This record gives sequence, structure tokens and C-alpha cells, in this order.
Amino acid sequence: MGEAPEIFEDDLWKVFPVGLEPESRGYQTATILGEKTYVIVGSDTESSLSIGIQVFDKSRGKWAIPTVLGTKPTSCKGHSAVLLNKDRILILKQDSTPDDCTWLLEVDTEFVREQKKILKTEVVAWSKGVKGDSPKPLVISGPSGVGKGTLISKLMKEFPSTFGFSVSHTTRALRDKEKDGVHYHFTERSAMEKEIQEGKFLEYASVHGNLYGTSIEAVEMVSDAGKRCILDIDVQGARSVRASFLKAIFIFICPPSYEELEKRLRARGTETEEQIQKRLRNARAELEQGRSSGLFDHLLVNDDFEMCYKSLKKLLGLDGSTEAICEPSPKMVESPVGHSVLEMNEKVLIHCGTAELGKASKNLFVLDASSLKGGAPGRTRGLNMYVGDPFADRPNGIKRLLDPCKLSISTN
Ligand SMILES: Nc1nc2c(ncn2[C@@H]2O[C@H](COP(=O)(O)OP(=O)(O)O)[C@@H](O)[C@H]2O)c(=O)[nH]1
Ligand SMILES: Nc1ncnc2c1ncn2[C@@H]1O[C@H](COP(=O)(O)OP(=O)(O)O)[C@@H](O)[C@H]1O
Repeated sequence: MGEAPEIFEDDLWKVFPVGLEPESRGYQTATILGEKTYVIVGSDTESSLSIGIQVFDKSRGKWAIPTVLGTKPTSCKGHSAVLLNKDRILILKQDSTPDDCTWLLEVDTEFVREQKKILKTEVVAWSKGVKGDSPKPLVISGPSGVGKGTLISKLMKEFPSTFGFSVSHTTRALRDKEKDGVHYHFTERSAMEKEIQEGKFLEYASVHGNLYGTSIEAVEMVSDAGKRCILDIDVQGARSVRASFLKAIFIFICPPSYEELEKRLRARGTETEEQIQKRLRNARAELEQGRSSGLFDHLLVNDDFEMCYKSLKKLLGLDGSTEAICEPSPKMVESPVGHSVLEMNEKVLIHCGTAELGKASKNLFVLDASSLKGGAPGRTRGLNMYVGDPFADRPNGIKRLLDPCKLSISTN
């Protein structure tokens, strides 16, 4: 599927890189941006369920295999590709589920340009397209034993469909009552370091002698479910998130006194004396930074637990008794089963590929890409799809189509 420019028909395949000669490729699209042509090759054979990318630089007459960042889509029976905003390629996967059909390959966005400078190679980056926006995540920090976990658990219990927890990775040992994949992803240091190298983490830090980190996927999975993501991370991590692409609300929890903090840590009984001493030493620096750095939007003192919980709910606008954070839950873009696409002024026309004559006009969808948010290394949000006609607001425009074809298109 997708339009391959003429140049590919004969000439380029003669110089196509080893391993991607015509016989071995399943299907491909070619998208031109300036001097570069991005060839996206998919295969739906069982041995190779992946999408590969090659870049042809016309000015140098050379092919390059770029460094590919971000979570990649799995392959499918075919895809359409269209250049969007002159910096990314919109990919619609054929025959895929609604939550997996829309992907973006960034080829010249700010993020990609930055990565090209750092890595000194050709770089492209994937992100998944998601309909609507997501609620701003909450970053909650504070010294060990201050009560972060207790506050977060209570909030999630009272508002289960509003909040979701970002499950961090850590190299520390599992405590009694903790579950792998629920409280943390307990992992080996070497495996975690490898994933950090691969750009899969939003932030990471060495805390009390162990490595902790938030994967991009951990946050995006909560947002995909339409929930506000809560990150329980240390001050170093909060600083990294502040500097990242993620726009969040930063809350610092303080103890009423250092002595009370020590009392709570001991009463919890989950650490050895040596570990308690280490946590208490670190608490001094954390409290200083948390209180004075200007990093946090809100400071809460956890003296009386119920009072502190009430203050937390108040600042989140949850002091009413019902569960209500009035932000729309994002839904994945739903797309037609088979299609061809064409880009016009930030609107993408998607033509449903049924062969039935006379029904063609009913199968026109418009994807509005004029207010995209986010992007690699996370999700691209703000893609909106509707049935209709992009010229509807023009005097001589084609009549707006309101008759959805058999496919369901979700709206906000
Ligand atoms: N930077 C960072 N810190 C984390 C992450 N997950 C947990 N932490 C922090 O690591 C510290 C230790 O956490 P933990 O071992 O669960 O002990 P606790 O805070 O005493 O319950 C706390 O300050 C957490 O906020 C993470 O993904 N990134
Ligand atoms: N306001 C409070 N007053 C007294 N004890 C508290 C209060 N908040 C939390 N705790 C207790 O302090 C201990 C540490 O709390 P926890 O939530 O595990 O801290 P953190 O996640 O910040 O390390 C727990 O045993 C918890 O029950």
C-alpha cells in the first residue's frame, strides 16, 4: 500500500542495501523529504514481524540504515505512509486494532535533530498516535518514610478510575508484601542499564545505593488508559522529569520533623539498620533540595495523615465526594481497515479501500493533525479523526459527509 515515488520503481532497487533486496521485502512505502527518501519496509512473515527503515540521501547518492529510537510498531499486512508537518511520517497500519493503527515516524522533529547531534548518525524515532490529550501526570517526591506510598495508595483506592501508578524499575531487593510488576519491575542492573542506553527511560537515578528509573512505557500505558499517572520518584528523578518532554505537576511531601521521619522508618520495619541510616542521611539533602529548589509546585507536610490526604485532594480539585477530574479520557485513533492516504494542509484524507462503486464517497475520513502534542520518545497525542470533507468550510466545497461507513469512528 502507499505511494512509492517513481524513482523507486527501477533505479533504487538496484542499489538497495543487502538483506532488503526486492525478493526479501514484504511491502514498502517511500516518502520524500528534501534530499532524503525514507523507505519503510514491512514483512508479515512469521520469521520477521518487524518494520525496517532505510534512508536514501540523494545528494550523496547513498543509503543509510538509521538509528531507530522509540517503541516500534509490529508489522502487519501493509501500511500507508504520508508526510506530515514536514518533519514526520504518518503510518496507518492495515488490518490492525484501533489502538495500534496510527504511528508516527519522526524524521526531522526537534527531538530527532537533537538526537542526531548527540549520536552523530542518521536518526529516526517512532511514536504511537493517540486520540485526544492526557491528564498531566503527578510527580510525588519526598524522603524515604515520609508517607508517599501510603498517600498514593489511599488516593488510588478512592479514585481507581482517575489515577494509575507508574511502575518503576529498580535493582533493589523485593520486600515482603511487594509484587514484581505491581510495586516495581525488579530487575538486574545490567538489563536495566541496557534499556537506559536504548533510550527507553524517561529518567533514572541512583537512590540509596540502588538504581531506580521510570520507563517511558510505564507512564504512557497509564495515560493510554485515560488515567492521570502518578510517579513516586526521588528529587533527582523529579529534576530529570522537569527537564524532559513530560509536562507534570510536582508535589513534595515533608515530614513534620526529622525525628518523626526516623520513627516512621523504624516502625515500618522494612529496612536493616544500615539501610535506615543511609536513608536518614540522604533525607537531609532531599529535604533541603525539596524545600528550596523551586522545583516543586506544591509542598505538603505529612503530620496528621488525614489532614495531609485532605490537602492533597484539595490541590488536585478532588475535595468533593465524587470521583471527578474533568478531563477527557484519550482514546486511540480508530482507522479504516484498508486505506490510502493523502496530506493537505495538516489534514490527512483517508480513503477507505472498498472496491464497491458508488460507495466511495462514504469512505472518506479526515484526520486532523493540526494540533499534535508530544511525540517521540512518548506518544503523539491530539490526532482527531472524523468522517467528512476537509473543504466543508469552503463556499464551493463538497457537501460534508456525515454518514459513517460501517467502521466505527470514536469521537470525544
Ligand atoms: N528517580 C527515581 N526514583 C525512584 C523511582 N522509583 C522510586 N524512586 C524513589 O526511590 C526512593 C526509594 O524507594 P523505595 O525503595 O521504594 O523506598 P521507600 O521510599 O522508603 O519506600 C524513594 O525516594 C522513591 O521515591 C524511579 O523510578 N526513579
Ligand atoms: N502521617 C503519618 N503519621 C504517622 N505515620 C505515617 C504517616 N504517614 C505514613 N505513615 C507511616 O510511615 C511509614 C512510611 O510510610 P510510607 O508510605 O511507606 O513512606 P514512603 O513511601 O515515603 O517511604 C509507614 O509505616 C506508614 O504507615
